[in-house]
Amino acid sequence: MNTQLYLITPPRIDLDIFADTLVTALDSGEIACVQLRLKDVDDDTVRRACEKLQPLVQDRDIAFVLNDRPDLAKEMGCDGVHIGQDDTPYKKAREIMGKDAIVGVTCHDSKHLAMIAGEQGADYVAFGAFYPTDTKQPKSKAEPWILEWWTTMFEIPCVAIGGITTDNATPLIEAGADFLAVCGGIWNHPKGVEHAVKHFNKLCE
Ligand SMILES: Cc1ncc(COP(=O)(O)OP(=O)(O)O)c(N)n1
Ligand SMILES: Cc1nc(C(=O)O)sc1CCOP(=O)(O)O
Ligand SMILES: [Mg+2]
Repeated sequence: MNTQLYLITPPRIDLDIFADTLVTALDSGEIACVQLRLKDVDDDTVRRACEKLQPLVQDRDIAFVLNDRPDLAKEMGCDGVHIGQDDTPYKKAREIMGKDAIVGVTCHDSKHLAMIAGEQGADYVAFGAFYPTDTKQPKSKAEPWILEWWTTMFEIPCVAIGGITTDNATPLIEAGADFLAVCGGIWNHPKGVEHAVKHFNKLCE
């Protein structure tokens, strides 16, 4: 399977404007997953964003994953949740989401964390940050070899994240990333989101 594109929303959005931008991205090429990642907003803001964005994504047969909050992900009918090492523990998140939902886990640059997540039943493990990013202050710096190591050893998909752009994605694709999780590299692409999606798709061919 080729590397697939996993979109991460900006941490703050104007919902109506972003919904249009998201549709443009979704209709520009192949996208496997969209993660709603809003930061420092209240629960109703997350609910409203789910109500508006989730149908746009799911109607196109693309997975809609919520960051951080298995409780809200379950309530809103999301396809999955992404949890970090300081979020709801995996076991609890799985209990809330049920066995068929996607539960992805941040593993930073750690083989150990990834093996634990894999053993626990994570649907994917995420490594990062591969490159400098303005989206957040990453806790770790990952190198492409960890993707190569993971894919050689395990069947569970791995996600590469952190500062990924059309200019720097190739080493991660070559190292075997199953997914590239991208925020700024899509929404802030100088030539626009349509060009960005098409270019990422081309790199992943
Ligand atoms: C696909 C993916 N990978 C990693 C993260 C980071 O999660 P976390 O470490 O919990 O940090 P925040 O995103 O919550 O700031 C992610 N969201 N998605
Ligand atoms: C949300 C997130 N998690 C990271 C990690 O290293 O775990 S890096 C990151 C930011 C992703 O946004 P961008 O594509 O703009 O860098
Ligand atoms: Mg988190």
